[in-house]
Amino acid sequence: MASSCFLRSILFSSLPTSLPSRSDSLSAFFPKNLTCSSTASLFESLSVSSIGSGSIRILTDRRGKLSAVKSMATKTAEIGKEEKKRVEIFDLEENLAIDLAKFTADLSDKFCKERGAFTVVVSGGSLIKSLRKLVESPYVDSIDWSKWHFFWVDERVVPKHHDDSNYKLAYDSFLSKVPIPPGNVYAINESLSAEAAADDYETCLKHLVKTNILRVSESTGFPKFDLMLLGMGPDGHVASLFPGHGLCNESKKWVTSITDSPKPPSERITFTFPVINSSAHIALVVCGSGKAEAVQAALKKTGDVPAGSVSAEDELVWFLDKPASSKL
Ligand SMILES: O=C(O)[C@H](O)[C@@H](O)[C@H](O)[C@H](O)COP(=O)(O)O
Repeated sequence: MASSCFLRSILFSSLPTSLPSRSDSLSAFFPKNLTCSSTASLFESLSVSSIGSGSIRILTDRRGKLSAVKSMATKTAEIGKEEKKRVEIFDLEENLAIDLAKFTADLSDKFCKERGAFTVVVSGGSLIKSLRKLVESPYVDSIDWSKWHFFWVDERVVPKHHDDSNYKLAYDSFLSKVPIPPGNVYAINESLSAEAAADDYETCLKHLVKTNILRVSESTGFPKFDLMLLGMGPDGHVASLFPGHGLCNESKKWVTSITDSPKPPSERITFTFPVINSSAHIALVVCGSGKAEAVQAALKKTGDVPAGSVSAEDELVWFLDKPASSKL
């Protein structure tokens, strides 16, 4: 049985000149193993291996936007494949957005060529604004949008035209600007209850597995999305998995519902941790000093926040701006 979700196409349808100085808190976090590298002499970066098996790089753009995009090739080549987690800290959110676009476009190229499809999941919130460079030149023209399949890691159960809708948020500033086929955009069926909408979305995903659009993780048996682009709340929640909530422990369902979300609106559906953590690649994008404590809790394990449980099968990258990283 094809799900209503699957069948329903979407109808709407500072110019720093020197190496960044380490703050006291950063010194404490990165004690000795700093390696300086100048990538194409356009970026100056500090590469630090200190978070578990992952690494941190602090990137400072010296010549503006173009320089930042050019230097990405070198940067990507420097990253060992065995490193599944890394943290990148950007002086400016603008540079973060540039880097995130290049990161996403590279993965799009890889998966479109390798498997003829690219399965991308987004959250709501400020993440969508950080994707703005993808809908600009050169990516808007170079990406093979026809092979994209677009999903939400969580959605509020409200009409699509409602201001609270994650679909509307993504549509207004992203989907309406790129030619992803409307049939490849998987919105929830918001006419159902939260529980039924979650079941409907899971059925939709199972159908996409059968048709080989969505892969399955060999190690977990859960769907393996090519890329998840996630935000994090100030309390450390990801998707609609909130601190201390029982849904964080869901181990069987792919998609589940919540009717008591601490962040309004209360009724939502959300991917579960087994699905999130079976992703090939995850970008966790966090900006602002209001999230510094949750970033610290997740990365330095000074507290128990859902974001600290995020992992990926191939690569997890934390994209942080400086204020968000200020407690590391
Ligand atoms: O529907 C939602 O509420 C979002 O998907 C949610 O998980 C969001 O990603 C975080 O709350 C971060 O949002 P901000 O970046 O706006 O803080």
